[in-house]
Amino acid sequence: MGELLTPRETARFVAANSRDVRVDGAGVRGVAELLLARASGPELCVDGWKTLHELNPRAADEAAVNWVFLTDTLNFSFWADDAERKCVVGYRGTPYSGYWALCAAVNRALDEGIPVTSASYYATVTLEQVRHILRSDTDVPMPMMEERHRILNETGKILLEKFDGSFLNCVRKSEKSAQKLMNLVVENFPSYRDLTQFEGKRISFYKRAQILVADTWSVLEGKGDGCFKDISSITMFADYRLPQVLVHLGALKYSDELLEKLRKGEMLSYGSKEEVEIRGCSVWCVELIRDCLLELIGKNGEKTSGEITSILLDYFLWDYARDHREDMKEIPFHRTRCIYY
Ligand SMILES: Nc1nc2c(c(CN[C@H]3C=C[C@H](O)[C@@H]3O)cn2[C@@H]2O[C@H](COP(=O)(O)O)[C@@H](O)[C@H]2O)c(=O)[nH]1
Repeated sequence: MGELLTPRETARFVAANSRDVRVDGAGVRGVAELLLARASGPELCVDGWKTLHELNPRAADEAAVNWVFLTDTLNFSFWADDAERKCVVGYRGTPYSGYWALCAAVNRALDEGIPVTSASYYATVTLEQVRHILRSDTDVPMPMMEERHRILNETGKILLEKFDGSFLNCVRKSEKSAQKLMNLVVENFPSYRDLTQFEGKRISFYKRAQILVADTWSVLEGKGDGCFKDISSITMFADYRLPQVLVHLGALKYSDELLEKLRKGEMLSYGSKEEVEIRGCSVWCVELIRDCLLELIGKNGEKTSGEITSILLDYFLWDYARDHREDMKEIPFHRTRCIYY
């Protein structure tokens, strides 16, 4: 079966061998032009992670790093079986759904004096306690509650055994290499092992490991322990929102058969050919958008607030998807129930 492809190599290989999904060159250029107008704005710079998102920690200390580790350990599968009935968490007067419902629930627990971001707590937290911490204001619970409980216990125990209970110790072992940190995470924490096979090759997406590296870089503001020299090697994170927005923006195209399946709400299993093609082509699409944007910036002599990376393009497109939920409702997102994204 050969060596395991990195996420970037995976994306290139899947895009070159995909049947039901393809990257559209004209659409890629259109998205790059959309982003060019914002190249020097707050969205395309590391500060945006805090200034644009009120639930993210303001601090850049060890507690903030452990907040990131806890949320990214649970950062998966928020989509509701019935879109009309979903989990909602109200926090400080604002209702949150999806990924933000998780962040709101974590902050609510901390306000209630529950040390939910401490490994010594979640290593032995019970299922009932997790249900309470992640409780919804509606009668629809956050999906995969049992899996979240199992993963919390597993991850907390490993963090205590191998990193003295703090993810900052794992970060420091990476010696400021994003790739080394990503690999440390997947080697030590089983729930982060987002890898499968495609056309005879062993491929990796590592979506939660990559977003964990990115969010660690962001919460540390790209400084000190978070000053990763190779941060630009991290790709876009292959979730279920980015493909939807890339199709909406015309940079990604689905075959009629696949679109029909998704419209009917058919589930795609993790690691299936169609699901891998959607994830792999999306990652490759953002790599090409970044290349095109950098070319446009070079030509226009546009000012930027820092290096334009796939991480920043991903954050922008993810936020864009949240802000344009209504405009995107004709474009189905793919439904895969798993713990990896
Ligand atoms: N590609 C990518 N996927 C991301 C994120 C985020 C949030 N992260 C940062 C962004 C802003 C904050 O600063 C966070 O730090 C969550 N997700 C994924 O989306 C899905 C949830 O979607 P919805 O059901 O609509 O909430 C689920 O698979 C979740 O894993 C991201 O940024 N990029």
